[in-house]
Amino acid sequence: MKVVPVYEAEGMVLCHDITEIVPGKSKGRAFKKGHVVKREDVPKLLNLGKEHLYVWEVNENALHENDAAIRIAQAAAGQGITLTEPVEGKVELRAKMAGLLKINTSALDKINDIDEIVLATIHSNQMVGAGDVIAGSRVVPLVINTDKIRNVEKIGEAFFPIVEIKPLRSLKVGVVTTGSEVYHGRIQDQFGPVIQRKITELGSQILRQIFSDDNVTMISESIQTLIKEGAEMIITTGGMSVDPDDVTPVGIKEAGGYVISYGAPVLPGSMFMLARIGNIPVLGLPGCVMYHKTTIFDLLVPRILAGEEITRKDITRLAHGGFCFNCDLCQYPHCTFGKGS
Ligand SMILES: Nc1nc2c(c(=O)[nH]1)N[C@H]1C(S)=C(S)[C@@H](COP(=O)(O)OP(=O)(O)OC[C@H]3O[C@@H](n4cnc5c(N)ncnc54)[C@H](O)[C@@H]3O)O[C@H]1N2
Ligand code: MOO
Repeated sequence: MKVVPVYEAEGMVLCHDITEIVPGKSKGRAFKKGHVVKREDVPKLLNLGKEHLYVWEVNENALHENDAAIRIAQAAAGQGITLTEPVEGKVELRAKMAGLLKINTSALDKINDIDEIVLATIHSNQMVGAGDVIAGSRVVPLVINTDKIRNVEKIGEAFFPIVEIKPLRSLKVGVVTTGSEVYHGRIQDQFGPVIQRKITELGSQILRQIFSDDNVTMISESIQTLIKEGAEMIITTGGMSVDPDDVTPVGIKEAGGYVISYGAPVLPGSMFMLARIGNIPVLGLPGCVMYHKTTIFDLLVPRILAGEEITRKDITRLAHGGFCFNCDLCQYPHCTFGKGS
């Protein structure tokens, strides 16, 4: 901080608010702390009796908070992100399009380990819509040492992108609905409509739904038929738990499924199976996915559609935050479900 004559203050940053009082009329802030003095401000400052000002000098070693916030946001933002103008030192990162939000959390951690740097985000691995605010950047002081911002930029380059929106692929999804009660028409299928709605909402399409008895060969042949017909993802419904008639996991294996995980530390969704036949993901969905509003389906299917190769570790990491509150009015994704990994 230093004192400068007002005539020499252009481009410098005010250290404090400057108040204007018009007797009997008004009292208020004429210039705000942090304001960058412009040439046209000089007459007004003189009228307020300010021939000298306390300023921070912005030079190559010191950056104003607004410029610093912009540079942090630019260093972090990858595809699908747009930046707002800085307001009171804060820049917001917004989604330009709908898609899956990905945050490199270890790089985010490194950025925030730099003293006086703030880059705060919402949780990774959730769907966001166009215009959603997903992160904000700022620095703590009004003027910051430029080296700190350069260090942020180095981390940004090394781990780019820190924050991005991944578009979802549109896949043809084949559905095998198992269960003798549905196959023999004793009850009406209620799983198909749930899958239809959720898959359509994510921008993919149902190729065909085949109904199968609780029979390993019939399940396996139904999966293979759908693959021959061009299915790019297979979903089986029901028959995933412990009854003697729950043979869907065996049917998936019989069809050539390489099992990545049977079981997931997610409730609802613990009896989930993820397998692969060649490049085709095969998802064994337990009955809870039909019943509960939000389940493992909502945590993993967007990631699969975004092209991620989900590993067993990705699934076991869901444990922390994998227990749903089961609220009367579901607020997902605005809750803790799926937010631990
Ligand atoms: N003793 C245990 N019981 C249960 C366990 C367990 O580990 N031990 N796991 C529970 C979990 S978790 C789930 S989820 C459920 C359901 O698992 P399944 O995938 O095996 O579901 P199903 O047995 O096939 O069906 C359960 C229920 O849902 C009805 N259903 C199934 N498909 C349809 C459909 N397409 N349309 C309409 N209704 C359908 C079915 O008729 C049954 O009523 O198991 C827990 N139990
Ligand atoms: O697979 Mo059940 O999945 O947890 O309610």
